[in-house]
Amino acid sequence: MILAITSGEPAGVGPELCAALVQRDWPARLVVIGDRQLIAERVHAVAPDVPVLDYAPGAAPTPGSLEVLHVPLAVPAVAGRLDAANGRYVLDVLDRAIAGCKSGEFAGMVTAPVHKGIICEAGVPFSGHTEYLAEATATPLVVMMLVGGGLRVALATTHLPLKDVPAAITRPLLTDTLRILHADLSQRFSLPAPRILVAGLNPHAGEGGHMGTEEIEVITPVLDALRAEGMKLIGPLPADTLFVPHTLQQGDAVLAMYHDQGLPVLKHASFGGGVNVTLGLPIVRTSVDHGTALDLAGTGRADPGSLFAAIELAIAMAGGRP
Ligand SMILES: NC(=O)C1=CN([C@@H]2O[C@H](COP(=O)(O)OP(=O)(O)OC[C@H]3O[C@@H](n4cnc5c(N)ncnc54)[C@H](O)[C@@H]3O)[C@@H](O)[C@H]2O)C=CC1
Ligand SMILES: NCC(=O)COP(=O)(O)O
Repeated sequence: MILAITSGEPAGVGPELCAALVQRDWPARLVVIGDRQLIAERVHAVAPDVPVLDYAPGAAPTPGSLEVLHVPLAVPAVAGRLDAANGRYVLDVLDRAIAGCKSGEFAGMVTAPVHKGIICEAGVPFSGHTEYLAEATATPLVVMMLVGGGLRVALATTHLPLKDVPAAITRPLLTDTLRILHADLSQRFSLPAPRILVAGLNPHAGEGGHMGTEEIEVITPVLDALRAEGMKLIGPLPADTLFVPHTLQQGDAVLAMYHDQGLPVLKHASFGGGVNVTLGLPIVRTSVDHGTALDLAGTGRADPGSLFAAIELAIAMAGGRP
C-alpha cells in the first residue's frame, strides 16, 4: 500500500514534520509530495541524517529514508513567511495526490496543513481541502469529521461565515449529511448501527421555539424521517450540554451544526493527536488536526502526533493494518 503525504503550505510546519515519518516502521509506503529541495532543507534542519530520495515507483524503498515525489515550488519558500506566489504550488501538490488516488497509484492521501487565506490571495478561491476534494472528485456532498480524544465530531457545515450558517442548514443538506455520516461510520469505522448525537443550532436547542426555530422547522423533521428508516439519532440536543461525558456515552459520534460548535471541544480534548477525515469521498483522505503553525515553522518544535494519527487512520481506512 502506498500513501501520498502532501507537504502543505511551504512556509508552514508541514515540510519539516515529514522528517518524523522515518521514526516509525509503517505498514505502508509513504511518499511525500512537494518540492524536493524544500523538503530536503526542512528535513535536514531538524534531522540531518535522514536521506531524502526521489520517489521511484518501480524500485523498492530504502529503509530509513524519505521518498519525495517532486512538485516544483514557484519561488523559494521561507519558513514562517507566506508568499502568494506559491499558492498555486500548494494546489499542484494536492492535484498530484488526487490524481494518484484516482488512478490507484496511491491507496489514500494524508494532508499536512495549508493556509487557506494565502491560496485565496493567489487568486484561487479556496475554503479548504474538504471542499476542494469534493469538487476534484465530483462528489456533490462530503462530510468533515474530526476524530480524537475519544470523540468523533462531524460537521453539518464547514468553512462559511457564521452569518450564512442558518440558511445553509436545510432539510436536504442535513438528510444527506446524516446519510453519509451513517454510511461511513458503518462501513469505514466498523460501527454497524452507529448512534449519532445531533446538536441543535440555537442556544438550548431553540428552547421550544423561543430562541430560534430551526430545530422545529428543519432538524427535528429530518431526524424523525431518518429514524423511521432505522437510524439511531439522538437530538436535537443543546450543544452546551451535548459534550458532557454522560451524554457523549450515549453516542458513537456527534453531528455539530457548524465548525466552531464542534471543533473547539474536539481540539480541546485531542489537539496534537486528532485527525480530520473527509467522509463521502471516493478516495481515502485524512489530515492533521492543526494548521500551518507559522510561529513554529523552521524550529523543529512542531509535534508530529497528529500526522502519525492521520497516517494510522488512513492505513486502516484503506484496508491495511492500523
Ligand atoms: N488541515 C489544514 O490544512 C488546516 C489548516 N489550517 C490553517 O492554518 C492556518 C493557521 O491556523 P491557526 O488557527 O493559527 O491554527 P494553527 O493550528 O496553525 O496554530 C494554533 C496554535 O497551535 C500550535 N500548533 C499548531 N500545530 C502544532 C504542532 N504540530 N505542534 C505543536 N503546536 C502546534 C501553533 O504553534 C499555534 O500556537 C489557517 O490558515 C488555517 O486555515 C487550520 C487547520 C487545519
Ligand atoms: N478546522 C479544520 C480545517 O480548517 C481543515 O479543513 P480542510 O482543509 O481539511 O478542509
